[in-house]
Amino acid sequence: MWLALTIGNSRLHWAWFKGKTFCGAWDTEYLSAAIVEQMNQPCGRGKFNSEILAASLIQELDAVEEIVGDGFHHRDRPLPLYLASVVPQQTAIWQNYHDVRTIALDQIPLQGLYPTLGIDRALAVLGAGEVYGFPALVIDAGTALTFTGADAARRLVGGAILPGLRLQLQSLAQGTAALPEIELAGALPPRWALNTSLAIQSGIIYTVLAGIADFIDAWRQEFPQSRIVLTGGDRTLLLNYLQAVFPQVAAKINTDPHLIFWGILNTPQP
Ligand SMILES: Nc1ncnc2c1ncn2[C@@H]1O[C@H](COP(=O)(O)OP(=O)(O)O)[C@@H](O)[C@H]1O
Ligand SMILES: CC(C)(COP(=O)(O)O)[C@@H](O)C(=O)NCCC(=O)O
Ligand SMILES: [K+]
Repeated sequence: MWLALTIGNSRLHWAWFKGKTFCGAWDTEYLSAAIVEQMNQPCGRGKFNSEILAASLIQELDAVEEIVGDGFHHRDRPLPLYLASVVPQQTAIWQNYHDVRTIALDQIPLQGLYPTLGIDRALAVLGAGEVYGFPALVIDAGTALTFTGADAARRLVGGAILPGLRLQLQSLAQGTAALPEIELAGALPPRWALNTSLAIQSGIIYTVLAGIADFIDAWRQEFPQSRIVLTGGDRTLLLNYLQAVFPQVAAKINTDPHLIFWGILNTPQP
């Protein structure tokens, strides 16, 4: 039994496996160094429940119940934790976990990776290629919105990075005097908005959708048979918008929340 932890710029993404079998996944907020230290102690279900679960740090109780019969331990040994992080401060906290195995770019079986490429992007495009086939284009709608493509020879073709949906909303609110921080409701706004909230929504949604459609179009000109996989916390919201505005584009896209975990499964370690 082992755990995978991927650390994004907004939160933690967890999965647990028995051998090669995926058993479940959940997201949590960042955890403190004190909690990590607590995970090193075999503590028994009661203590774990009261101090960690009851603090609502871990949201998928069903999955976690089975893992934590004896804390984050299995037969007196801490569960191996495969870590992929793009947040150095959080990486540092998790180095104190007793059996942490940090995944680095040189362990990713893809060609042409550049040294500062995010490990999440490398793992996601590896996972997409392994599950759906190469060539593959990953669109990760996370804190940042990223495009990452690899060809049939498993070589990184390249990609692009822009602010994710929430970050675009936050930056407008933080960088202006009059714009409020709003949330996207899920309903498509009118293109020509007549109030501030809808104008922000229109601007962000229609430009992001047009940008995604254009990147997909450009990718498909080079790789007509390529799979395109959408992942990240905003994947469902974005797919719904895409279906409404660019239905032919949306029809070509798969969504999968677990691409990074499929990538971890296909690195040499587990
Ligand atoms: N509980 C949540 N916390 C943070 N972001 C969330 C949450 N639920 C949905 N989201 C959406 O998910 C996006 C972040 O995606 P995610 O893939 O979780 O980020 P990362 O992997 O970069 O930490 C945000 O833009 C936000 O709109
Ligand atoms: C682009 C990212 C910030 C995306 O992070 P996320 O949205 O998953 O939190 C991350 O992959 C990163 O820090 N990349 C390093 C630069 C690069 O990939 O070129
Ligand atoms: K991401």
